[in-house]
Amino acid sequence: MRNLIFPDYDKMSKWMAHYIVHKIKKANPTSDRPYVLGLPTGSSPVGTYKELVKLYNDGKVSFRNVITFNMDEYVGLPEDHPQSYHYFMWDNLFRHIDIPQEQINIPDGNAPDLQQECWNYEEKIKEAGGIDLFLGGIGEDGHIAFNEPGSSLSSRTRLKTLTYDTRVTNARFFDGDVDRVPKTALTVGVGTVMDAGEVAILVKGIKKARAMRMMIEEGVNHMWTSSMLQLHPHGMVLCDEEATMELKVGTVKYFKDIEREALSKLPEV
Ligand SMILES: N[C@@H]1[C@@H](O)[C@H](O)[C@@H](COP(=O)(O)O)O[C@@H]1O
Repeated sequence: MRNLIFPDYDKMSKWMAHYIVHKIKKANPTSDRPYVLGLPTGSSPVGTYKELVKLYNDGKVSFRNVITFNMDEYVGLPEDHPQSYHYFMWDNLFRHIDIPQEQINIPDGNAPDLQQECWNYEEKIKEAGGIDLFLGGIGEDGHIAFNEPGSSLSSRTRLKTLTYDTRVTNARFFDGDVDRVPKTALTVGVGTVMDAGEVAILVKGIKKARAMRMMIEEGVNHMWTSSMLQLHPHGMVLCDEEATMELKVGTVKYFKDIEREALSKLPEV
């Protein structure tokens, strides 16, 4: 697993966006051979999405032959609810770029048969040829997508009950009212994320420092589902300085040293 440590959030976001564009351009996607991206919501990827929009506006990239799959969605929130992940994605990314609407996939948390929706989602990913690059964030409890502690590390897309902790953490988006945070969500599984060709996790701020330690320095453990990244052949964690606060000094020095060159410049676009 790689760990790229940036001086601050803006630098991390810029690097991530350039990396994504670099990968899309390298793949030179066509309608027959599209590039497939897995995408997260939350505050961590907002900077990356802003930078992607900027790169698009600067004419550096087109998303015409890109297919996206979002990680998760709350159950029961209308799509036009400002806190639904549908709304978030359109607001932060999709309406600003040239991706055709039919190439955007987000689990439908209002589907009449939620189980069927999850099976269909997995099928759609397969039909698209699998996910090339899955972007993610982590929760304070180390969850990836909505794979809460104790989730099977080989899980697939399914309905999950959110922990009280996660609902309290996400209450900040619902006027601080935990009762308004949905109790369940549809989420890709840890196994779904691990099937991607590459996985890149964005981590920002001191609140994630403990989860960072569990993900990077401790063993693979279903109580910290993002630790599964250790078993991925192409896993990478991008973080700011604050997120490293609970890592050993030696770990931080090691990663800064081996990533010196990668950190010294932006991926070519
Ligand atoms: N389901 C999402 C996760 O995919 C996300 O990684 C996490 C962290 O959010 P933030 O980036 O706002 O800290 O929030 C939610 O729980």
